[in-house]
Amino acid sequence: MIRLRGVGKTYDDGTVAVQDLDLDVARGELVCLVGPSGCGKSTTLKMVNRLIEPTSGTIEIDGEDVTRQDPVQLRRRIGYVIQQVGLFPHQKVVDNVMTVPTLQGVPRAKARERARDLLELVGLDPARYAGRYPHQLSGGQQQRVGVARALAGDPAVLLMDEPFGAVDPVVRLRLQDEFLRLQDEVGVTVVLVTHDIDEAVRLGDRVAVFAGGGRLAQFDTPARLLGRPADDFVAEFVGSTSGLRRLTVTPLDPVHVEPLDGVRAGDLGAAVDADITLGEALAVLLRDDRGMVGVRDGARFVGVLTPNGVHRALRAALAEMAESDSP
Ligand SMILES: Nc1ncnc2c1ncn2[C@@H]1O[C@H](COP(=O)(O)OP(=O)(O)OP(=O)(O)O)[C@@H](O)[C@H]1O
Repeated sequence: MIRLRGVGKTYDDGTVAVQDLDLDVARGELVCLVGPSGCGKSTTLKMVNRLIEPTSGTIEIDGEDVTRQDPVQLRRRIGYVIQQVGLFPHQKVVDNVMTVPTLQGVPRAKARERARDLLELVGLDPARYAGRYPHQLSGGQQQRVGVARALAGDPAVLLMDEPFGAVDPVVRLRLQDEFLRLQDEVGVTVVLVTHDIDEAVRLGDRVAVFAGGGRLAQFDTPARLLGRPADDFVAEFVGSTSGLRRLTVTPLDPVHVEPLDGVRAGDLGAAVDADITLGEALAVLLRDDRGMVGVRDGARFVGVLTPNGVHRALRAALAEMAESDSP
């Protein structure tokens, strides 16, 4: 869906923000760009919708070279969400969301209807919020309106620059979850910039780790990034807690579920679904504090998971990864 080849950006003052970047994003994929401050993430994103022109290389969307397209038309086909949200302060929420469809010539009544549907989709009751002005919303609600507005033009591609950066950690987690569900439902292709490696591995189908000067250090699935960092820079960037992060991307393997033999119903406490990640299972284990949780397959208990089971499962996942890597 998006293809960058040999893309570079040197600013007028000689700053090399991005160099020789190749990157492919598949249709419907969510790719996170992550890296330390100033490594060229935002510059890369803005080259895709031509807010910044590359100094070398080519960028294609759906097989078309973006530099051959009218930038204004291009930007109407690409949703763009930024941290500061950028809602029009003197327009009601519904009018903010209607901006692009109206520019595209969609009749107002239809655009309004669509805007209300989108507000619903991002979890804002239109009856309550459509008529408000942006300053009458919380930061998280404004962010949701920003997402609704970006989706209003039915974009094939959604670019997001630190979209959840301005809200507190609890709201951020909720917005991330909601966004994952939404993206699944809408199926839009997303490129999301973040400096937060936890956010990147949580959201990304694949994660591009940038080093300084827009050099792509590794482009991989979260599991491989955490399990097999390509070099010292990536290893350090994903950090000493990468084992813990690994938990959040490793599914529970039934092999590590222990049989119910000898377990009394009263010992079970909370239950988790068999298709959960180890991270989620561990969170329930810690919260419940009984040393084991029941594992359910539908309505049926299939066994129990203990902290030891989680540990074994994590070690097995790492070993499996190492094995699949050897020639
Ligand atoms: N207009 C500009 N003129 C000159 N240099 C610039 C310009 N815009 C950005 N840069 C430089 O280009 C480099 C990459 O900037 P960019 O904003 O792409 O980084 P980033 O990875 O998004 O950083 P952050 O996480 O801090 O937002 C930085 O060194 C920055 O100072």
